[in-house]
Amino acid sequence: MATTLLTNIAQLVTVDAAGTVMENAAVLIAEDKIQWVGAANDAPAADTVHDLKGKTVLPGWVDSHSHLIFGGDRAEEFVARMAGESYAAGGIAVTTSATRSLSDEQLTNLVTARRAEALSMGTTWMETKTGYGLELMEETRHAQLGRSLVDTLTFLGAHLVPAGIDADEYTDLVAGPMLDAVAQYVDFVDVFCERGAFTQEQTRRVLQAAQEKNLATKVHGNQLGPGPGVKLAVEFGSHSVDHVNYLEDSDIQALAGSWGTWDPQTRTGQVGTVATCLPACDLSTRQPLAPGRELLDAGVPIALASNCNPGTSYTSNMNFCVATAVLQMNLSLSEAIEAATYGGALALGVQDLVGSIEVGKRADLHVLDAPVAAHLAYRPGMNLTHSVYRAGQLMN
Ligand SMILES: N=CN[C@@H](CCC(=O)O)C(=O)O
Ligand SMILES: [Zn+2]
Repeated sequence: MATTLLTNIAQLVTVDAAGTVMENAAVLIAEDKIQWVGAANDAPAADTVHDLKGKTVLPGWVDSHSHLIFGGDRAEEFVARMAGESYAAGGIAVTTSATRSLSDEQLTNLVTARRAEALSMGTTWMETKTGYGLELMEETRHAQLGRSLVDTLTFLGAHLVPAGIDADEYTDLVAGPMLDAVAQYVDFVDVFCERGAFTQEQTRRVLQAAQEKNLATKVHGNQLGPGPGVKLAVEFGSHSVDHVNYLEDSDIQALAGSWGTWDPQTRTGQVGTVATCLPACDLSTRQPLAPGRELLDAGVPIALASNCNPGTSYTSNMNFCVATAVLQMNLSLSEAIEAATYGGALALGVQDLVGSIEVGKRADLHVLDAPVAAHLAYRPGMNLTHSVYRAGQLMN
């Protein structure tokens, strides 16, 4: 078995359950897995040695929320927003028309380039969603094409009710024939439960249909105002509810309750619903930042994700999301790193495979050109990513 040793790591942030941070550390990779973690002085021999000369190593980012399958951009809408317009779900239709006009090859090339861009900035596991097709053939095309381009794929036929169709009729299409057509390609089913998108009852119908097919679920909820999204996600045992900008105490309690038997010290027990915060989106839509601090204080595991999409968050830079969470959401650096790695993995149900640097996990490693991880927030906006290993392979 081919082995590679990464050594002379000034700071190794493992994101294991104990939050172990080591100085002068080394990591041994065997094929695609982590085989050994410890002090550089005790490191075993390896076929290849990479001397990191005092850099920092973190787990690769797990970006658990993005919408990469799109054509065109919405710079004009963004500029209007910066001049005072508010964000509304209707903008999704602009992207839907731009996307429908692209060939399979054009769309594949765009998604591939976006995935590569994220990888170059440390994202080793990435989720993306359909949701700019909004009719049966087009949603199916996006699901087919997206399947091999990302790590986790989510069906978001319930993103917007297209013009000219009755909302209930469209919901039936999503929960019926559309879901039947995409089910074989996707890992999750998601619904945008919001004013201007899908109501509580319509959301429930789609989640119910997903559950009947044994598909895991997610909800876009409480983004533009208080609403039923969080409680529905908890009720249906969704892996995550995403955005969570407008929460009432009862929403936070419902989320905390879903983690009642989970022990964060050992990471055992039943997983509940992760609250996924999307700080780049909150800045770009001028919404209040999601209350990540309050959620953590209430015992709710959170994820940080990019929400890369052309409407509300045209960035896949997780370093930026982590820096914003520290600077603006009052998370500590280690809380923010955990949310962007292990938290994202929990939100996608892949926490046994990725999200921390532990023996047996996939060797997904993010090397920072910095002596300590604190530089992520201390030097915001700087290009700190030195190199990225995905499944044991050096990617750049
Ligand atoms: N909120 C709903 N969906 C996307 C935005 C989609 C768009 O505006 O194109 C989001 O997660 O922010
Ligand atoms: Zn989204």
